[in-house]
Amino acid sequence: MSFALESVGLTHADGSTALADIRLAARQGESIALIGPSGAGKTSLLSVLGTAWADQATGTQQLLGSELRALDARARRALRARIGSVHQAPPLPGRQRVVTSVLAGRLGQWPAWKALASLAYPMDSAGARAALARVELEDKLFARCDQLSGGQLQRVGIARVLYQQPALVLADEPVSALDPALALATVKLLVEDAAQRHATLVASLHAVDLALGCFARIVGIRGGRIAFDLPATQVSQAQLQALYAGEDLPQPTQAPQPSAAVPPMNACR
Ligand SMILES: Nc1ncnc2c1ncn2[C@@H]1O[C@H](COP(=O)(O)OP(=O)(O)OP(=O)(O)O)[C@@H](O)[C@H]1O
Repeated sequence: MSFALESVGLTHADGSTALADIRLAARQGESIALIGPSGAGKTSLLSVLGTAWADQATGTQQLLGSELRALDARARRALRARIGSVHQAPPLPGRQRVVTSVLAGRLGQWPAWKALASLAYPMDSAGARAALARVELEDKLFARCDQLSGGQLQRVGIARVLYQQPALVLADEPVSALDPALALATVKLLVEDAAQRHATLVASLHAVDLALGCFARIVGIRGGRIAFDLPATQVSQAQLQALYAGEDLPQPTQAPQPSAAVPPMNACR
């Protein structure tokens, strides 16, 4: 088992409920897409899986073999080093070199002396270059982060998690700043990398066609609750309409299909 959430709820300090009664489990090596309208709770769920709300969330959270609440601070840090996050807008310091940002993926795995030394002088430029090559950014190895476009920054964040090689990858809208072709190639890269390493991948996506085309399992979230949890092949148009009720269904990222409502199931394969 990679993770298991049981009766998980999350209420913020202002009293708003982000998650309620979440029951979700994944085997190690599964790839799951989270879909749902804006404000549904996708980021909150990814944050809970990333241990961000360890003390505020209710219910039980088993992550990579540990009951989160039973872990002391040191054990939580060790657990976090095995979890990799890809952010919609990666929090990379503007003055930092891309190489340093990518190598930061392993800071939690390295001894303190190596992590500190790497901040001053990159300890594994070749490794960072190889990870950047996978997102076609190897020429940006020594660029400063504030010299990159939003889409390039997003791909640096992905290179960082590819370099980290965590057991659990949590990707929050990882391709929102990329053009359709690059978005498809990048989601495919994340899915294939996770499959090859037998890592678990959970990605939130606004692009329903990418979710259905690239992920075997789809979890629909609405109002902080799981609306459905199904193999991609079983998600119906009616379920998608209900999930996004009151909103326009996200438009396909591919060229329009003859019946554009449900995208091709093999977009990624
Ligand atoms: N730090 C916070 N304080 C108070 N409320 C919050 C906080 N973070 C999220 N929320 C609320 O929790 C709910 C779920 O937000 P969340 O960001 O998880 O949704 P989402 O599905 O990721 O949305 P989007 O697709 O727009 O990114 C929303 O109603 C949001 O306003």
